[in-house]
Amino acid sequence: MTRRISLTQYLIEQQRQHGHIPQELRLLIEVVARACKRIAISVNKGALGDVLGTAGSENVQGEVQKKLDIIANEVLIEANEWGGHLAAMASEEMEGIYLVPNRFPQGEYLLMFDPLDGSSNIDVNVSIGTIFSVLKKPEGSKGVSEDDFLQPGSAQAAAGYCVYGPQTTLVLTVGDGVAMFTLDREQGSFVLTQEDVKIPEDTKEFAINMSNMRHWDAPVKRYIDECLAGEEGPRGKNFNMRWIASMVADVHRILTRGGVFMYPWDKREPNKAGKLRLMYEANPMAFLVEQAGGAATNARERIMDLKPTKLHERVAVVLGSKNEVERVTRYHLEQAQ
Ligand SMILES: O=P(O)(O)OC[C@H]1O[C@](O)(COP(=O)(O)O)[C@@H](O)[C@@H]1O
Ligand SMILES: [Mg+2]
Ligand SMILES: [Mg+2]
Repeated sequence: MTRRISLTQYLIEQQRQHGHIPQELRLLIEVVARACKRIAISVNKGALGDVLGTAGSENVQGEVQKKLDIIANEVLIEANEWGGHLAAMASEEMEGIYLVPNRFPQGEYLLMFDPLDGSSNIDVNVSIGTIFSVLKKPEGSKGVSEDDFLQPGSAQAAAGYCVYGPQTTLVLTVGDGVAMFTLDREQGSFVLTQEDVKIPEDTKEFAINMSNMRHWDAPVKRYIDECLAGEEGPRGKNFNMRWIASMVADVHRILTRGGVFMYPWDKREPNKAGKLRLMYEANPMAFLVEQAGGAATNARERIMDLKPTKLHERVAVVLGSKNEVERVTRYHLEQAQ
């Protein structure tokens, strides 16, 4: 049975007993968790809080911003800027990096986030979330620049997400496995509800937006065709399909019961590597998935080995149950030969 300890207690254990995290990182994660609680309150108010609908603006990627995209971004910035643990932040919703103002103490860490993931699901009351990733500022670098953020995912000090669904659940890794914390609304605290999360190596469930099928590359089509062929096909088993269109919710399902998630490159916009963002979505999710025994590639290479070239870089994503991710990746590599 999982020990019912709070996020704070869990992090203190990680700091004291296992020596995995310095105090600064522990405090930073606690601030992010507090911000997620505030975002959860706004999400739960819905129409009563006037938080639904569009804000009438666009972000740097030309996507229409929802009111909650902006609220969640502001909550994360306000909560984190005065804590003293950070040097700068970067967000899917902001064009450049956000330097911690001089009037606040300066820290060593860099925080990246997708403040509100699954924006298209806000107004229809389907699970959405916040994704975050923590890097250490490179040693010796004076001030902070965008270049300091361009570190591979393997350099992440911590990563996680909070899913706002029927329950509000925070999922975290500091490089020592994956732990899940459920928000106890009466107590106002996140309580450990699962430790040592593991993704089964095999699965019979895939997640992909099937409406893009005609635009897929041949290896993706081959993989999905084989799944759809079921017991009579080469895989010899029937597959189920799920697509929530909130990456947090799809990844949460995979961490809970296995599966493979794919947002591959496709022919709609051939010059874009994919739809999802490397720094705010793919890297933190890849860190979590690998820490749970799964795998994450861009269909050819390990996501966490990729060296980012820009803040808002996009990437193809295949992640989840190890054997399925390896299969999809192998199909792509065979095609390249
Ligand atoms: O609508 P599509 O093309 O299926 O895309 C769904 C994907 O887009 C995303 O919503 C992108 O996230 P944002 O809402 O943060 O832009 C992912 O969470 C999800 O996996
Ligand atoms: Mg997103
Ligand atoms: Mg978003």
